[in-house]
Amino acid sequence: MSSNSKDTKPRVYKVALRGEALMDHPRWNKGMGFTAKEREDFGLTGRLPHMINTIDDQCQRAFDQLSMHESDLRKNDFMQSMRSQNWVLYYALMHRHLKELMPIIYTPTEADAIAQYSHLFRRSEGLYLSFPDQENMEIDFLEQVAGRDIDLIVCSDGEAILGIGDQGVGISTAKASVYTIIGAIDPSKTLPVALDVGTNNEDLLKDPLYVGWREKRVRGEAYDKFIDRFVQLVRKHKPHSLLHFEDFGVTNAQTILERYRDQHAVFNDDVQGTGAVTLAALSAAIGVTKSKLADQRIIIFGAGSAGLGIAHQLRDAIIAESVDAGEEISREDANKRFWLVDRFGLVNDALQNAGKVRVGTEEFVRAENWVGEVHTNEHGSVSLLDVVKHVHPTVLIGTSTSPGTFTEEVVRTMSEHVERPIIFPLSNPSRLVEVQPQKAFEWSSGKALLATGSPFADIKTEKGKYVIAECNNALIYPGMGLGAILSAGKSLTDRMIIAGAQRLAQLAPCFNTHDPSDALLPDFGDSPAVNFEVGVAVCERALEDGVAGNGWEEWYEGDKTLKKGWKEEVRKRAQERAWMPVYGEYIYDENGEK
Ligand SMILES: NC(=O)c1ccc[n+]([C@@H]2O[C@H](COP(=O)([O-])OP(=O)(O)OC[C@H]3O[C@@H](n4cnc5c(N)ncnc54)[C@H](O)[C@@H]3O)[C@@H](O)[C@H]2O)c1
Ligand SMILES: O=C(O)C[C@H](O)C(=O)O
Ligand SMILES: [Mg+2]
Repeated sequence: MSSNSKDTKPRVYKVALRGEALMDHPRWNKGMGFTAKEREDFGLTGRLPHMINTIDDQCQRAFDQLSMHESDLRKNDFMQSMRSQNWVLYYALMHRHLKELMPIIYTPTEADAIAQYSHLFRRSEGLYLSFPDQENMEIDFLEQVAGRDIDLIVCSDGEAILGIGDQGVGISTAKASVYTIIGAIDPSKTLPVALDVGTNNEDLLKDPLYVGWREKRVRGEAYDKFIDRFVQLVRKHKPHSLLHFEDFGVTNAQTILERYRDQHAVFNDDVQGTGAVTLAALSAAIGVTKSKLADQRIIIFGAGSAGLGIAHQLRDAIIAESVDAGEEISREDANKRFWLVDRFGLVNDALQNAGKVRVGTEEFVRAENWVGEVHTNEHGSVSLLDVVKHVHPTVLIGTSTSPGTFTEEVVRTMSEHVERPIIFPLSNPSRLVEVQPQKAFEWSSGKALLATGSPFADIKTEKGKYVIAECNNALIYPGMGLGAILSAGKSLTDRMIIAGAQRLAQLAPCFNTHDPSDALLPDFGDSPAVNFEVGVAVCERALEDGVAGNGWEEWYEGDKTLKKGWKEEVRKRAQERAWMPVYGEYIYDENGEK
């Protein structure tokens, strides 16, 4: 697998900052890593102890300091603080301890850090756009982006953070830094944005230290106009950037995606990223069961942003697979492979008549009620267990935020009817998982094929171990972003997303060996190299489909045919673009960068 991690040549920068201003800027700061010449040229000699450290020395010192903190939340806080002081050191440390530190800076610890955001707050990062200050939005936006080359904007309105609900301001910085850690996107070209439209979280509203706008969430037209103002600014000033939406409430997530997807390159991670990574894991799992996507009976438990995103992605893949096989399945028929179960039970016509079916789920409403044969749940409608009993699903996916809902009876019943039950409890953080993987393994007598949303330890088995794949959108979205940026197209199309998911699946250990004890997805430790490949695949598809933008025209002969060597060119551009955490060489220049 080609990796982007070999290119570690130091770059030369002309820098206009001196002294404290240089050391205070996380992009430029090198701490004890400034060379003797830089110390002289930039007025740093008296500001630093005598020794000069290598980045390895600095990583060692930082890691030792990190290890002194006992709780994961304190470690997260330490890492956050390091990121606001020295980017190269932060990312170099992440590269060296990727697997160990991802759960610290990202899921599951990030959930606690976001819940505590106002209390852990020290220094702002990125852009904060608040509803009451919207008249100033363009000025605030330009203050941060004018003259900057921005590839990627990650925004959130904080309404549905992971599985922990409305948290006001907070997630976009962690999500943006994962683009750099895994996708090698230059952090100076990313912008995290908190869109503060208030919060309905009573605890936050009552908290005297809450840092966001202390009002109830703005809804309806006023909300739409605020979001539109922001999106139009992005389109006007950064037309070639990718705009990533994270953790919006389910209705807004779908609406915003549909509204803007033909106008700008937009990406909703919870919908599309989750759909793509789940498709990849499922493709590997059905390699073990030696079946086709179209043969599956799929229950999705929790029909919100993630659940619906998965349903759409898998449905589209079923149709695409059938077209390739020359036996086209209609959209209506493909929808019949799915049973959605939400808070009120099976999404069926009885629920629809009672007005309890969410917009976006209509296509999947089932006619069957199995009246008389079923136990109803506490809402008087068909429960998950009864759907399992009647449908005999091959696949059970959890995106419900409701822990423990894949009970022993659910797993055992599912296992009675299929040889290899495919069970993906994807809710984050770990404490919200629908079933502990160890339990699902036991209750299925070791037959279940498992993937979870947060990291879980391997399961010890008689033969060795069973590896639990981490099916988290972070395993694919950095590559999706890289591919979209590389292709410079006006949109990130469904076909580009499917190409990325297919490449991810091909890189899963289990996809090639068909050995069920191998993981259904690549290891997070390999995610930088894996996402490089995903990025290449996404960009290749954009070129093949003629939707790539600026800079690719010269690679077409006539209208459609690509010139020889185009694939090598995609890889070359991806490699050249990769940002690596190594210090550059600085030359003082009063007209240089700041
Ligand atoms: N693994 C990943 O990559 C990934 C990606 C996105 C989301 N997620 C996780 O998935 C979960 C859902 O996220 P989301 O953004 O879709 O949230 P969401 O709020 O949009 O959706 C949750 C859905 O679950 C339903 N629900 C709640 N309690 C239920 C219950 N007891 N039974 C059945 N349904 C119930 C809700 O009505 C809602 O429709 C979160 O825990 C999130 O962290 C994981
Ligand atoms: O952020 C994550 O860990 C994955 C996902 O986007 C989620 O909302 O849970
Ligand atoms: Mg999310």
